[in-house]
Amino acid sequence: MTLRLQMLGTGGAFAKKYYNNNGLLYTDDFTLLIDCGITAPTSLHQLGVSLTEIDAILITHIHADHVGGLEEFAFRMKYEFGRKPVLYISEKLIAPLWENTLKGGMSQETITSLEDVFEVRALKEGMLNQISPSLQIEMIQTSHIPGKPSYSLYLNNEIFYSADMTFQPDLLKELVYERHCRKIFHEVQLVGPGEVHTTLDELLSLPVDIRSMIWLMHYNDNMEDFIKKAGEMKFLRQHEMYTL
Ligand SMILES: O=c1ccn([C@@H]2O[C@@H]3COP(=O)(O)O[C@H]3[C@H]2O)c(=O)[nH]1
Ligand SMILES: [Zn+2]
Ligand SMILES: [Zn+2]
Repeated sequence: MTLRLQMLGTGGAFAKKYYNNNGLLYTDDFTLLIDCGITAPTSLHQLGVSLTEIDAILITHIHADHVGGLEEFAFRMKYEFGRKPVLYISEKLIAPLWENTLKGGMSQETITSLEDVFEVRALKEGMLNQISPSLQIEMIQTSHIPGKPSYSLYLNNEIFYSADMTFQPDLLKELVYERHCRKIFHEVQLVGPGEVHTTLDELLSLPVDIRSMIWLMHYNDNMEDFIKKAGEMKFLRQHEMYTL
């Protein structure tokens, strides 16, 4: 089964040109929105994709560039379409997403929990979660903000989607050399120390066979200045459709 990926945005948290790093993952019969940041509703509007065409949303972690569009998504589904969106989320993030992010804006007499506005499906870590007949996702907890759970995705046992993470070269090597990974979508911080992200310099330290399967995402607005430096690694482009 061929997967396709179309990013609603490819920018870092504060990028303005390329929007938040959120993507539509398509199989022949299923559309999954990976993360739903502040700019996701605008980007979907620009692409002419209706909220009702999205079969489910999956959240990697709780930062506004990944969850900031959920309130609009859920309210519009409820009041415009009378439906609850399906929400795939690690069991560890269910309570924080409601208590710390959505409750303030969404709670009212008829809405008192995440389950009132989403069809919540808890994802377990380190095992295959069947999302649709031809899409399996393993949630891999990776390092991002100390003490704050954040997940990368392993799609159909062959494609790695980092979401936000610090550099974990051993994980990347294990996936490629032991787990048949053939494509990597990796976040990148183009300048400065990584701290909570992975720098371009760190990715450049990987062996060339791994670098040549990397597509860079979650970058700053000055991305064009780094195309040459990135070498074999390619930059993923907002709104383009990629066959994986
Ligand atoms: O300890 C911290 C926590 C956060 N931040 C910034 O806030 C942003 C939140 O979204 P993000 O994870 O895409 O990127 C993060 C960084 O830009 C940081 O630099 N250090
Ligand atoms: Zn982010
Ligand atoms: Zn983040």
